[in-house]
Order: sequence, then C-alpha cells, then structure tokens
Amino acid sequence: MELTRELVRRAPKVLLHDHLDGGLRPGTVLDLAARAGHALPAGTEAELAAWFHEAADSGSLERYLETFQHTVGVMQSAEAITRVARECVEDLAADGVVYAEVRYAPEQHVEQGLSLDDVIAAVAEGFAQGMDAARTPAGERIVVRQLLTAMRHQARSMEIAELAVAWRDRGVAGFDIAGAEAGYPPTRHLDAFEYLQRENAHFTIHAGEAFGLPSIWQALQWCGADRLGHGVRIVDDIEVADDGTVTLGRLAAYVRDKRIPLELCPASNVQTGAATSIAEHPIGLLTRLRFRVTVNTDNRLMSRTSMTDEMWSLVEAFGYGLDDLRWFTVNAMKSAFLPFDERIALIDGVVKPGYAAL
Ligand SMILES: O=c1[nH]cnc2c1ncn2[C@@H]1O[C@H](CO)[C@@H](O)[C@H]1O
Ligand SMILES: [Zn+2]
Repeated sequence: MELTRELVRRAPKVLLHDHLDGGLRPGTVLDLAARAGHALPAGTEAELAAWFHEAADSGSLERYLETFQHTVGVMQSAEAITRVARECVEDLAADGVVYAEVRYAPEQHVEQGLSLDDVIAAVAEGFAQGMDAARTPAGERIVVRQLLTAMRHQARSMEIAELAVAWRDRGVAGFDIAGAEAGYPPTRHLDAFEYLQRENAHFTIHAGEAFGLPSIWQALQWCGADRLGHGVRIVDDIEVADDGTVTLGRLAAYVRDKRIPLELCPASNVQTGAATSIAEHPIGLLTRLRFRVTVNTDNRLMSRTSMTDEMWSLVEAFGYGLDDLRWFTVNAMKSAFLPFDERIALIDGVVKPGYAAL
C-alpha cells in the first residue's frame, strides 16, 4: 500500500516532547492578547503564524526562545491556560496522537497573581476537558499527561520538582528542565534531581540540543535523567568511517546499551541550527543504529509542525514506511512516564491494532 500523508495522520502516534506554550493556535494568541491587552508583532492569524515561524527560524536557540514572550504573555489567567490546554488536546487528537506528555514551566505563568498550584490545576482542567471532548462513540480517545518544566537559568527547580511529586496522581507524569543550554548545565539543579530520585519520580532533561556531549553526560551520569530532551548531539560521539564502519564512543554506547530514549525533534532542530536539514538530520543514523529513537514536535506553533508533519517529513527524506513509523511509536510508548501496565495496554490495545487496521 502506498504511504500517503493522510495515512500517516490516521496512524496512531505518541508524543513525548511538546511544549504547551509552544503549541497555541495563532487565532487563540490573537484572541487572548486582545483580552489581556498584550501587544503582538502581527495583527492577523496568517501574519502571526508566519511571524512565529520566521522569528523562530533563526539558527539560534536563544532567539528561538525569545518568541515565547508572546505565548507565555497571554497565558497568565486560569481561564486562558485552561483554554490553551483544552485546544492542545483537541489539536493532538485530530492529528492522530493517542498519547502525549505535554510540558510547560509553571513559574512562567504567575505574573498576574496565580499560584504555581493554580497554574497546574488550570492545565489539568483543560486537559480533562480536551480528553473528554476527544472521546468518540467508537471508543477513540487520547491520553494526555503533564510534565512540569523548571527553567534552567532560574532557581526554582526544587519547588517545581516538589510540585511534580505532589501532583503525580493527578495528571502530572514527570519533570523537565528547559531554556538556553549554554552556560546553564543541568548540575545547577542537582538537588532537584536527587530529590526526584529519592521520590521514585521520573524526569527528562533538555540536553544535547544547542550544546554537546558534556551536557548529555551530565544529564545522565550526574543528574540521572530517564530520557534526553533532544539528545541529538550524541552523534558527536559516533564515528562513521568512509567505508561505512561505525564506531561508538563510550557515552554513545552507554546511551544505546541502556536504551536511553532520545526525544528527537527534527523540525525544531533545523530552526535552531542543531541540524542543517531534515535529510541530514542525525535521526537517520541513530535509527539505523537502533538507538531508542522517538519523534516529537517540540513547538508546533514556532516550527509550524505537527506529529503528522514530522513523520511525513521523515517518510519523504528517508523513505520510511509504516513499519518504521510503528517502531518510533512503540519506542515512544515504551519510554512514556506512565505506569508499565498502562503503557502495555496502549501498545497492545491501541498502537498495534491501529497500525494493523491501516
Ligand atoms: O527546544 C527547546 N529547548 C530549550 N528550551 C525550550 C525549547 N522549546 C521551548 N523551550 C522553553 O521551555 C519553556 C517551557 O515550555 C518555554 O517557555 C521555552 O522557554
Ligand atoms: Zn523542548
């Protein structure tokens, strides 16, 4: 059967790395900004969508991140946050996503008086509404969990880690740190990671995106990360000789041997300069070498992408077929911060039958 974009959209997909404040609908940004009196750089949906994409398409992570002032800026009330969270679930469900972990930094949403708990509760409410709305009579559904992010240049990681533990039975599956990588090594937040480990909690760390191997090494061997956010620079520890012989350095071998999940985000990497193009993206090599590769969107608004777009761009660049897409999807489901029995239930009850039915 010929693989089409529509078939990829219908295929069950699993998303582990998606930022809530990087996935707003352009129309929602306009609407919320008008209500909050927030000044935007463009006045129509099409112009605003283009602005986010172009401004983020800078070749630098720092400049990419500057665009978030206009999404975070309009997400300062419980009502706005709940709406964004609900629409996020609706958009992912329409895109064929069956399980997603969506992250954001609660500390960025307290400018107008919300407490950190208020912010998390507002997201939980929006996700619950979205999951309810996506339930069809045919039994189709989407499961969405929160990841709480702490900003790596700030000093609130311990507080956020404590909230991730406090909320773990109420829709929060884990913890993350994000923000500019250079100059802010993950070891700055060692107390938070050690606390999470003592609490048997799960966390991922943005590492090896804008900065190389030392950041990946710290995230794994000092901080104990369960997964790597991006982790794409692990290719710097892999040598491919002219005759095709591959040699893994010790860190790359460790990552592959231990099946450390890589949350790869191809479109985002091309925008921040972490990769030169989709066709040259290290995902091709890492997949060939059978690392625990997962495919993700990172920021659907800034990268003008979706899970279908990401998968489809890989089909076009690397000639992947449904078997490969299923492999990425099962990899992601295995790597989710959901209890083991729930992961198995989704793999056997949703992902595999979904692919078989295509
Ligand atoms: O690719 C990325 N690398 C590092 N940080 C990021 C990336 N995308 C988004 N954020 C940061 O994470 C915060 C919480 O969601 C966003 O506000 C943004 O500053
Ligand atoms: Zn990210």
